[in-house]
Amino acid sequence: MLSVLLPCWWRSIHIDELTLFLFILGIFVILVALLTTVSAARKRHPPLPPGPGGLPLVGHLPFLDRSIHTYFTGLARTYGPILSLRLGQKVCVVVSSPSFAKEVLKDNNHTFANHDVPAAAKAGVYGGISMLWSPYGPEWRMLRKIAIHQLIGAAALDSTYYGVRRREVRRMMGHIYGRMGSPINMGEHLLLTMVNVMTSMLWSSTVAGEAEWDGVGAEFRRWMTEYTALLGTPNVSDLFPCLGRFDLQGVERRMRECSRRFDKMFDDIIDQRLKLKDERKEDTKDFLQALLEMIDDRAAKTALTMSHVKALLLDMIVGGTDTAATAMEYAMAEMINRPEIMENLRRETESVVGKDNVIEESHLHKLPYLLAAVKESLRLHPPAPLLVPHRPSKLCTVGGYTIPEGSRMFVNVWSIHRDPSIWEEPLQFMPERFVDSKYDFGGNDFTYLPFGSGRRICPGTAMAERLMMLILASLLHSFDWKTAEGQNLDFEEEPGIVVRKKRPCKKT
Ligand code: HEM
Repeated sequence: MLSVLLPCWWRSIHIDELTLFLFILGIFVILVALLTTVSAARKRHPPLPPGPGGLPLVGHLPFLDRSIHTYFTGLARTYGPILSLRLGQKVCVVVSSPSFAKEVLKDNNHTFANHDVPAAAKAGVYGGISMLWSPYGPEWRMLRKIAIHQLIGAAALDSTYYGVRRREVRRMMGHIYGRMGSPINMGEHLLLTMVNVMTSMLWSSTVAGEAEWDGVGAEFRRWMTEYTALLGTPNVSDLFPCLGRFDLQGVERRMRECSRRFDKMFDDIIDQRLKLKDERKEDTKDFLQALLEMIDDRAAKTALTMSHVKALLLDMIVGGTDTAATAMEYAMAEMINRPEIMENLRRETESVVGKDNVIEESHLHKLPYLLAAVKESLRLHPPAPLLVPHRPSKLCTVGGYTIPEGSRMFVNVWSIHRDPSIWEEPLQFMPERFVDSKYDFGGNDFTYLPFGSGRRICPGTAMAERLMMLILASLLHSFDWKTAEGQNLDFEEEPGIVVRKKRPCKKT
């Protein structure tokens, strides 16, 4: 019967019907097994998120724009709020909606608790052990706990370093006062003030005394700018790990040189401190002193080493100065472009502080409109628009798509902050939207995340809020501001790990 159904060439081969039946059954079983395996594999591993194709070998790399966060925002319009693209050998995933941001930073918090460490960061002298780049684990927890308890947490800020902040902000005001009527570069003043506040809190001295404001400070700023620029440089070594050892762009070499300068500076400061150790008076306490005592104190049970100490100093300088200075420069530019908002802010500070008095930290909680303006500016201009990219520690799924282990996860906060389905007139600077609002800097609402969310949320939010409020309130209270050219300021961005204003604010 079966042989009737077969072609005649087959029938000419003499095989009995049972063998033929078994043969066909065998093939059928193999096919079913294959199909089941493939569909099970599909079920186990759903596809990657949708995204633009790419060229062999280089993927989407040749099409990428320098301003990555705006480019990703454009791609999301085509491919949706979760998309993937291959850059060289690296799979990158971009999420740009609150619900996917929540899936990454909250629901899969543990899997995404590591940052994706660029080759430039590994090349720096403390690359592997700084808080920013350490993998999630006991060492990272120790560094974060020490920084928050001793330096940048709200309690540490309340109880210490108040005089330092006050002194450095007044110094900046005095310097601006001396230049009244002539244009000043606002960004430089803000950055140097942040650096001076930070270094005073860290090791009780500033990088620039009054006479050296433009000299030493400028050099230190150059190192810092170079350091962060190298961290943000797209690097062949990251995208083609197989080429990593050749350091084709020289990024790692330049990073080693740059971080050696910091290392030498830290060594000098620590040597000096150790020499003075016996002579030091009890009340001269700063972060460095607290760290050195922890190394000495065997009972403290911390595994803190001298390299950790230097890595923490660098974390605080790199994480805490450029970001806050950039945020304030944008806030000032937005306010100057909107004289009616500037006037409301000035009136608020005057009503709380009085015309001839000086702003103190105790006034800050009575300035809700200024806080709303700071929040609004951070909405429009988050200094880290893609956060610091995270890296899943294992294969996982987000939004029903596979996210491979070791891929680079970008959370496009810039795009979420400008989404018209979330924010009314999203491109307008309107502090009112934050007055009496539910939004804070805690990363609990995934529509507003300037400091990130979850385990790796910025540990410096309390310090950033306090200093930005203090500095901006002082600037608004003491001076009338307008642009040097009498025109509106532009907001063009200079891409990098911290997105700065391309053209500095020059104001009179
Ligand atoms: C306006 C000011 C600031 C903004 C917008 C900002 C933003 C951020 C963001 C988005 C992250 C990454 C979060 C993530 O990966 O999900 C971060 C991490 C970090 N920030 Fe800030 N930051 C600011 C100020 C500061 C200050 C003042 C300090 C310290 C003095 C600081 C120290 C750090 C450190 C050490 C990390 C790494 C934390 C970790 O990996 O565990 N930041 N910041």
